[in-house]
Amino acid sequence: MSGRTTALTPPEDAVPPVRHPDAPAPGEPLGSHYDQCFGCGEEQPHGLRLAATAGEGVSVTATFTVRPAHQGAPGLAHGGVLATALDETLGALQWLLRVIAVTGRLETDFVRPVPVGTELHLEARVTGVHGRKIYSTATGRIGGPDGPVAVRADALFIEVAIDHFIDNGRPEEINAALADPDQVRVARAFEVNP
Ligand SMILES: CCCCCCCC/C=C\CCCCCCCC(=O)SCCNC(=O)CCNC(=O)[C@H](O)C(C)(C)COP(=O)(O)OP(=O)(O)OC[C@H]1O[C@@H](n2cnc3c(N)ncnc32)[C@H](O)[C@@H]1OP(=O)(O)O
Repeated sequence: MSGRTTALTPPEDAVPPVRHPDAPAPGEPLGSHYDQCFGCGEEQPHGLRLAATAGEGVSVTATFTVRPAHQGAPGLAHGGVLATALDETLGALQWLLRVIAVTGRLETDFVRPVPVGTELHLEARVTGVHGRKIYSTATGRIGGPDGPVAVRADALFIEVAIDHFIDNGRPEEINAALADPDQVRVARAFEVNP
């Protein structure tokens, strides 16, 4: 046994998240962290093309329109696709903390079915930080920011160094990303010295 807790609420000695002084201003579009990302990449033909915007504090908003390719049941979004949209929105919080992190744990509540054609309005915020562990929560609402909640998630992201991607990714994509000046800029912007 690892002794690892599966709780997704920050422990008592967690600290409140701190918005990085160079974080994008509230209302600023965050853009994609990688053009081939299934969640947000503009060059990914199969992806969700989720577009996120910086919010106040350590929060983001995002929208995602459910297309026919995202169905599970006839006319309804697949649950895994909705979990991806939540995961990607939660991942975008890294722009505000200016750290690189990956999802360690993601717990999703599916509250309402989400029909094809729906514009899903997502909101995510960091609830606490404990060492490398970043606790966060997100909701997805149907039709608008005040629409009915369709999905919810709580997550634990774990801060990693850029080597996490270089050591574990396929050389083809890593080399292509390194050759893309935009991607290198993103990686440098995030660079951490653990
Ligand atoms: C050169 C090219 C340029 C590229 C530029 C790229 C820029 C990229 C920018 C931004 C990327 C954003 C991407 C967003 C996309 C959406 C987010 C995703 O879908 S990410 C993909 C899915 N997730 C994974 O693939 C993780 C796979 N898992 C792992 O790699 C490891 O398990 C990892 C890193 C998560 C942890 O491994 P450890 O060895 O580093 O650390 P340990 O010691 O195991 O954990 C640290 C602490 O966290 C807790 N922890 C870890 N996993 C946990 C879990 N599942 N549940 C509860 N606690 C957990 C542990 O108990 C420990 O806690 P205690 O410090 O002891 O208190």
